[in-house]
Amino acid sequence: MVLNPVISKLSGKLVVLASSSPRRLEILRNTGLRFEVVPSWFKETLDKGLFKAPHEYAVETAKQKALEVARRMPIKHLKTPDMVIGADTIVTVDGMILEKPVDKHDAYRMLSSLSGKEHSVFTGVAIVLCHEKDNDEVDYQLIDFYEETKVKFADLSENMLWEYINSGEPMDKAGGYGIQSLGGMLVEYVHGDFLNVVGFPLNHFCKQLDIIYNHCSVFSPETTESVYLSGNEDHSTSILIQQKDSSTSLPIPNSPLASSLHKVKKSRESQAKVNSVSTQDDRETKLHNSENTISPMMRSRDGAMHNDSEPKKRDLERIYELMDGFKASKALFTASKFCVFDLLHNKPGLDAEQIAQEIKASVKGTETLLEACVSLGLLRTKDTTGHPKPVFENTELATHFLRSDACFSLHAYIQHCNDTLWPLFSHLDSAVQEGTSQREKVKKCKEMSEDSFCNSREAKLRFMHAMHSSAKVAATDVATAFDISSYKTACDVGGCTGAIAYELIKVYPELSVTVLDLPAVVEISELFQRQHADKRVTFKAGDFLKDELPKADVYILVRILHDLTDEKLHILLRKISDACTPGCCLLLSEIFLEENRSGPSRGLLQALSMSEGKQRSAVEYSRILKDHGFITVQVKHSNNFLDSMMCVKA
Ligand SMILES: C[S@@+](CC[C@H](N)C(=O)[O-])C[C@H]1O[C@@H](n2cnc3c(N)ncnc32)[C@H](O)[C@@H]1O
Repeated sequence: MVLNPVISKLSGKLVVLASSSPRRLEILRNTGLRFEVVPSWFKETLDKGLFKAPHEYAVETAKQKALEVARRMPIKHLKTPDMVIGADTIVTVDGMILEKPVDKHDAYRMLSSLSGKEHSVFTGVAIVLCHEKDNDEVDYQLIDFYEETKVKFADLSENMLWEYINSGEPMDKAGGYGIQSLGGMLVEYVHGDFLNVVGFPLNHFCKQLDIIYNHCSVFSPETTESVYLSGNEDHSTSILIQQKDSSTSLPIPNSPLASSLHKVKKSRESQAKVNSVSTQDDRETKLHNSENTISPMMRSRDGAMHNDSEPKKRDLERIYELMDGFKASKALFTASKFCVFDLLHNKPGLDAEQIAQEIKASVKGTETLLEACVSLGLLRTKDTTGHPKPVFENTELATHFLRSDACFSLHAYIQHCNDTLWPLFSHLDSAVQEGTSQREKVKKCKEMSEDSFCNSREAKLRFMHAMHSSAKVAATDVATAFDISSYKTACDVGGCTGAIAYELIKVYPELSVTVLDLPAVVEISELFQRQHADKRVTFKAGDFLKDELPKADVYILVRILHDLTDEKLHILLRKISDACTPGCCLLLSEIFLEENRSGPSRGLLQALSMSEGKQRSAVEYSRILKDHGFITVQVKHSNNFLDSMMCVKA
């Protein structure tokens, strides 16, 4: 079985899907692969005439999409992914490439050209592996391939064609149909990988991962200077390698890579030779000449070729990024506060004036905000022929995380950032001077300006919404970080709305969880339970520093310890330790700092607004827990919202 060993190799790595297609997302999610979705900003405007074969166009587009995200993330998201996956699906018939229809007439043109005929569906896939070097440079390695599936359509009557077009399904799909839904009715047969027609050749992708992680030792920054791979006519992969120390190539037995070893030998000799190899092959010439192509050279974080004599541009850009960080945050907060993402979800394709009217704001201000959101990848302008002004719609990012009713909505947490953290950060200079939290100062200002703001029930509810939304996003990672299936009872200490508890019982059906929190929180938590209502989760009101803890086999502490003073932390751990019998488990989730406290900045920036506690590394937590009789069994860095540690009572 190829899949599982490969998927487990990717656990703990930051895998990014550079595609906004919900179908690709679902195909990959079904494999159990954990990944982030960062839609590419690459505009699909390559000149199709430049490509000898249609699949080359799909592969090149996939490559550009993946590279754009791989380069953008270290700068815009301040994190370097381990792997970026790009894909592009096209349909070809009678020598024509069909992408997504722009309107109903375009859909009609496409679908009638497919009627009664066999056509090919090509998906080009690019996998970019990113290796962060000590000196902040990022080294990229690229693998690409494509898959072809033949599909035959039945003869389609005009009636049927228009009925299908009017269903709206064709509009965001290559070739104007979706085989997995209504469009399946148009299809007589499929020869080849069905998922390839849906949008992602999963089987080929897994085989490629298997080659990378299980058979190909060249994919390691330690052994290679750089690897360059590209698709061959036979859907296989060709490889150009620059090795660091060795002059011998690495044959990969029984793999399609072996077929192109001559290229390895040519390219191994020197970087200059790599370029000369590329000039011997039209397609590779195109790739190497392309501005966006990765050649076996070092690129810096901004994607520019590294040149030691030019450090200033790179440094300046980084400084500008940092200076603009707060502007980007505030643009997100404001758009979120005005519910722009909800509005555009319900009414996609409004122009700035219409949006301004809906959110009751000025046209000028709204327009400026919308444009800023487009530049940040939160919104995009929609291509509408005939509309005099640009119209806006949500990107996938906004659809998945910014709508207030999305399953993984961060809307409430973003409001918490705006209403609670932002004012604290505006007092950061005093906080640094005085070495104390500015919470009381901020509270007083708010009390004076907004009577209701500090109304305790309202404020608590807002805080709980914020915790709930961010916990839901992290819950799967926390619940699946380790296998705790052998335990039957758990206590989520400071478990707030029960978001983690409900995820735990989903993953471990035999488990029952008691959520312990302060009485005021438990009282309100009912509001959050309606959607779940499961007897396996119960709530208990109490103070974890004073009251007896509920008996359990597993104690869970998610985002609790970092907020406590040393004294309170030891009181709580002592109570948990006393409640535990040998073999009981403690599951701790926090942002773990690196041991030298140089990152991650998410943890260190959070510390700037913390009142009593402190951020720690996994080793520090491990030492503290050891003093309370717990042995650390495993630590998992999730690259996500929270890291986790599993300890067992000795
Ligand atoms: C930062 S929130 C974390 C909530 C939840 N664990 C999560 O990650 O979503 C801290 C939680 O601990 C609860 N808490 C704080 N002090 C407490 C105490 N002394 N006894 C019980 N719960 C407490 C708060 O009410 C809040 O729900």
